[in-house]
Amino acid sequence: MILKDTIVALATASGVGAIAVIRLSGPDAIKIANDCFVSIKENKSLLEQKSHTLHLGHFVHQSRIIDQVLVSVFKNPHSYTGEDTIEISCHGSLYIQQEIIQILLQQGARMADAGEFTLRAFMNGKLDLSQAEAVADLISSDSEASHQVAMQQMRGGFSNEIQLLRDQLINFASLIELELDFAEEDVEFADRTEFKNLVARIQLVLKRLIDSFAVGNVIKNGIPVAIVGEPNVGKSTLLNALLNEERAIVSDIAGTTRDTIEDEIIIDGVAYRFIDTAGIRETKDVVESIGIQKTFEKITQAQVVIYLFDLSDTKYQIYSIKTELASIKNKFPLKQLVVIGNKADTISKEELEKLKIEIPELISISAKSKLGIETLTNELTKMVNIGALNNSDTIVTNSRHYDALLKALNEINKVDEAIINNVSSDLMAIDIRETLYYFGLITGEVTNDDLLGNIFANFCIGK
Ligand SMILES: Nc1nc2c(c(=O)[nH]1)N(C=O)[C@@H](CNc1ccc(C(=O)N[C@@H](CCC(=O)O)C(=O)O)cc1)CN2
Ligand SMILES: Nc1nc2c(ncn2[C@@H]2O[C@H](COP(=O)(O)OP(=O)(O)OP(=O)(O)O)[C@@H](O)[C@H]2O)c(=O)[nH]1
Ligand SMILES: [K+]
Ligand SMILES: [Mg+2]
Repeated sequence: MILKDTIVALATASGVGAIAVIRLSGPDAIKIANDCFVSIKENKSLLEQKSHTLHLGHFVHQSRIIDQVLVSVFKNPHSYTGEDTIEISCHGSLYIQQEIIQILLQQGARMADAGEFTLRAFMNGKLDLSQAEAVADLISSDSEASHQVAMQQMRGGFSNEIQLLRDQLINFASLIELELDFAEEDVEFADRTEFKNLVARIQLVLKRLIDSFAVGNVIKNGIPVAIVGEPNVGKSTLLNALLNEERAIVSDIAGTTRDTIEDEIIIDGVAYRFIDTAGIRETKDVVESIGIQKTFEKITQAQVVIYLFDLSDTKYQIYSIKTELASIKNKFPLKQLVVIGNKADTISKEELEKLKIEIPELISISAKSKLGIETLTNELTKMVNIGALNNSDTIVTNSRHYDALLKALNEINKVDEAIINNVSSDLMAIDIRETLYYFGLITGEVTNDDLLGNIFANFCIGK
């Protein structure tokens, strides 16, 4: 890939703000900026400035002053992209931002593609692929946990772990490949015991990383929690209470919620996605029954199911609640289930105590008066216990990495078998190379334009 052109983009959020930052990167960045820059101090050329310096002046085009600006100079290779980079901090008017970008385009820059600054940083060896991907995760992180995992990955925790294994394995691969050159002499350059230990270590690390994806997924995407139960038990009221806003329509008409409603909140640093569903009952209403169908789909996708019933419902019997709970557990054995009796404001303490003997896991709340909500959220925190996230823990959050790790494990397992069965070096070498290939996919040592295109297309413009 040739990186000869100079790219430009707005680095800050599009819209009006106090200050906006426009970034230029590429061989002509400094010259292009200098052509539009008139320093406050006389005769100061940006071309002659040191890297990491800041300059006050006017952005001028054809003797028209567009704005007073601050310009930062970064000289290659000492910049985020590794190229010459200019940042122009202007006033945050939409007009000014657009004018400056238009003028820079006229002066020979080209509009950057999504993620192109980070792509260049990757191409110039400023960060590896998994670190570049973490930049996108960091920008979209919305909870303490997702922030921490992205930060750890961006700082290279994951890459270092993979890189270390890769280097050790390459070492053995070359020894084993050397044996091929001496095939007739039946020599072993690679100590088989040592090699077996390394393979075992790689298997262990890969398994741990693969297992961490379950947690990683939860951290990145939030934990889906479906709120289910019969019509009118107060599911939508509970959703509103959890979100602390009137998100869903509440009414005393059974069958109010037809389509599922979802929203996210952070509890103790972890994101939860609550899903309010249509109440489950027999119905002839076509729209309602589609909603109920959707409820079952949502239960399938959820990690936690909150089963809600109405404590005030005189017709309910402990027996029927227990039957329904048993049926949910039977249908969805892997889901974590929280049993909630709602409308606790309508029954006496004595009645409630009696009920709790029958259903020991019962949590009673009043969604309408927002009582007991914290007991519920505490229960969720206990359930999903993603453990105290350790700063140094590597957690895989990216399905591309997960995929590559699974394939690497599969290959290294073959190497393991080959050692056990005393398979010839040439065959073993093939499996080792395959393992190395999948390691390389993660860090970006092995790559292709399609892969890069896919990854960076998901970035925002200006990153
Ligand atoms: N204004 C601004 N803020 C920003 C960025 C940026 O590009 N511009 N970043 C972009 O995402 C992040 C910071 N990342 C950066 C990473 C490296 C370098 C850099 O200049 N590195 C040089 C020299 C370091 C030094 O000597 O101090 C280098 O790597 O050689 C700059 C920003 C977040 N904040
Ligand atoms: N007394 C009392 N009433 C409640 C409580 N929670 C909800 N309600 C009432 O119960 C009725 C039904 O509430 P919704 O939240 O619409 O119930 P739902 O389960 O979403 O109902 P559908 O969407 O129709 O399945 C409304 O009139 C609410 O005001 C509560 O804690 N106490
Ligand atoms: K209702
Ligand atoms: Mg509802």
